[in-house]
Amino acid sequence: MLPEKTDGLRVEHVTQRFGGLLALDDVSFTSERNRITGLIGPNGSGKTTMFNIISGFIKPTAGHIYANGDDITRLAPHQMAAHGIGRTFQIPKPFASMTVRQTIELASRANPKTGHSDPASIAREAGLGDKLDLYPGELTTTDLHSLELVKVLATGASFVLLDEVFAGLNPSEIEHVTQLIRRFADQGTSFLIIEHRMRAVMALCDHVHVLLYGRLAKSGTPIEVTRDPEVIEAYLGAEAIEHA
Ligand SMILES: Nc1ncnc2c1ncn2[C@@H]1O[C@H](COP(=O)(O)OP(=O)(O)OP(=O)(O)O)[C@@H](O)[C@H]1O
Repeated sequence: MLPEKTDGLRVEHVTQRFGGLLALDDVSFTSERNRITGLIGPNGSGKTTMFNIISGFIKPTAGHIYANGDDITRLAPHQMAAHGIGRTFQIPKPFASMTVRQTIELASRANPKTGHSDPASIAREAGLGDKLDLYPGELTTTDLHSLELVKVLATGASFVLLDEVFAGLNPSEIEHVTQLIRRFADQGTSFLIIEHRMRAVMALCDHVHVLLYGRLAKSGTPIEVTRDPEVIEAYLGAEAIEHA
């Protein structure tokens, strides 16, 4: 049966085997448009595998991915952009020999159909307005993370997968990137984020899906999932909740 045509991203009965290992086991969830959705779980629970499937790097053993109702499961990564899907990686990958301006202009040309017509304006919104002519080596850690986000948005992506954007950031840098994501979400960009820091998940996400051992264990608001006994037992631990 075909799923209902829904706005946003829909993961339907996705299973991924790597040889004898069941990395994802019949996982279904939705990530609605104009929302910030979290995908959390312990190491090895299948989060990165799910991101690789959604962004076309891996074809799942079974199941489907739908973007705004279109089946995108078998598309190659470069075809995902036409469906508005963009992705960041855990470690920012700036082009060392290109300025901020050159980087975002290149990203905006990656997909002529969707590319942002005024990429410098996104850079200005992200606080990089006075850094357009700087090279990555001249940027702060926060700027590099902001640039990573701007690069994806310049392609015209309306649905952005963020892979641990807060890794290695201090609290004030986390606050800056959080506000940036919020601002772009308020303007209509949807986000699906993998994040280990529960404090950031609580502050940022409207809705959260929890993977445990490749299985979808719980979906709900951040408060709901952090109160779930199975999630506490297998992932968070009582102490983590007290300090979240
Ligand atoms: N290409 C691969 N070949 C074989 N096994 C893999 C491959 N990719 C992932 N796995 C295995 O699949 C399981 C899920 O891994 P995955 O990286 O998706 O988890 P994760 O939740 O993202 O973990 P982390 O938080 O540590 O990044 C792990 O047991 C991992 O070793």
